[in-house]
Amino acid sequence: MSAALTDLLREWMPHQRWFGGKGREWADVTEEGFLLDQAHPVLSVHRVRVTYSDGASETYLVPLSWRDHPAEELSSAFIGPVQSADRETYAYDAMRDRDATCPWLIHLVNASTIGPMHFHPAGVTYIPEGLPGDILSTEQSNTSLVYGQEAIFKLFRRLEPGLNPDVEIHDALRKTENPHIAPLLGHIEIDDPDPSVEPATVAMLQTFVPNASDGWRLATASVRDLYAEGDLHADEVGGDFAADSERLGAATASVHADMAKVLPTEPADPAWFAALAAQMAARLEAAIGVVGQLAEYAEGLRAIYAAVADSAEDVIRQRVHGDLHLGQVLRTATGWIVLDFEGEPARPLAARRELDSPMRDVAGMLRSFDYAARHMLVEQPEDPQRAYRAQEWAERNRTAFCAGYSAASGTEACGDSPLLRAFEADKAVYECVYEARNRPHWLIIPLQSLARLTAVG
Ligand SMILES: Nc1ncnc2c1ncn2[C@@H]1O[C@H](COP(=O)(O)OP(=O)(O)O)[C@@H](O)[C@H]1O
Ligand SMILES: O=P(O)(O)O[C@H]1O[C@H](CO)[C@@H](O[C@H]2O[C@H](CO)[C@@H](O)[C@H](O)[C@H]2O)[C@H](O)[C@H]1O
Repeated sequence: MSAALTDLLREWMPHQRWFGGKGREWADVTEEGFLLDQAHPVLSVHRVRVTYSDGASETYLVPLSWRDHPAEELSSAFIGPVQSADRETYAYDAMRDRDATCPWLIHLVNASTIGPMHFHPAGVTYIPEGLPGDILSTEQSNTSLVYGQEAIFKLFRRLEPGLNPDVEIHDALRKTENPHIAPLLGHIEIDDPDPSVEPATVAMLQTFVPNASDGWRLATASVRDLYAEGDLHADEVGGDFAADSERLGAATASVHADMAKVLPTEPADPAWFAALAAQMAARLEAAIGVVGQLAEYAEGLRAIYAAVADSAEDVIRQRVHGDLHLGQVLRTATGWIVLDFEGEPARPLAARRELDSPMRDVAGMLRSFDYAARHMLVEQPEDPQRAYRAQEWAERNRTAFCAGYSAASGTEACGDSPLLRAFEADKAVYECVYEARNRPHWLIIPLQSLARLTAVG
């Protein structure tokens, strides 16, 4: 079966949204399958190792469901026929096959071990094991299934050794009962074929937050209201977002405080500041290789980073979110929920688990206010009035977020800090690379921010 299956995967995987090796030439592919369920339909999980022609390799997790006859209602999930010793069977993308979604939860409830896969329920939690799961349409580098309005199952497609920070942080936060996170219900790991290598995290199950809107949608609705009334200020039009930004600042501070209680912390020393400045400078050099326009701001950016190397700020390092933005927070009827503690997807897992300043997350959210304010200007011709309004909206919400964060944390969160400025600049450099690769028409947003950041004294 395998030879034919690997041929099929070679055809199918490059077209999947979650596949990170698009455009790279495959030199080799191997797969190893494990049976998760034997009936209605058969469900198997495959560890697929792709080696590229440059010698690099990546390992992906591919769940497949199997039918004896083609299922017309599943045409969008169809992968192809596979010839086994005595017959032909039909392979489907199991994440899009509703009938194949129950075994994940059943195995979590039973704390099963299947081959190298270990299912870990999170303590005494309710797992809605009888419900089928529906794929979330916003599938990106991971694939999520929503079970009723009760639980959300996130499959981490690319396997990396080590506990995924999203699981690690949610697990640690369980004992804090923090109201601003969605509780962890369980997770799945897979042993590496090499016993000296740490297991990889396959998936996590989390409480689903019903009837919520994400922060990006709410913030951009507010900006739209403002643009519709070009001569009114942000506090004079409907849909002002500042009160929510303030609450979001307070929620972020509350999550940070609890992370510092249950996970390691350490005072920052001069060596840390120097290493951070060096990392930021190195990221800039690499980014210039991808986005040539960054060279124009390089001198100003190097000066911003140099100020960090000499910083004597009082910083307690701790675990942080790592990629906080408006798309990662949900507004419920009662407040904000922070999601997805995986960190920046482009960074290696070990780097994403390092202790850091919580100001990295504050900077991430400030960058997001900037994005929300300006993304609609990208489509518009030169419009000084709206550009002025955008600046006003970003500043108003930045001030409100910082006020909420400062009040809840008892610190002066967004004073004149070289560190915060450097985090904002570094995030904007990361965004330039992200936009160049994913949404080139939005590259102008972080580039213009860098022009402003480097223009200040
Ligand atoms: N616990 C949850 N409750 C409700 N919706 C959720 C939950 N977790 C994630 N989502 C929805 O799924 C989207 C993607 O989730 P996220 O954890 O950010 O995955 P990814 O790592 O693929 O970006 C979120 O933007 C949100 O809309
Ligand atoms: O949510 P992900 O972990 O996939 O984060 C990645 O994609 C984000 C885009 O969805 C990207 O965020 C950037 O665009 C946002 C608007 O779409 C904006 O609010 C953020 O401030 C901006 O950084 C994120 O950087 C990337 O890691």
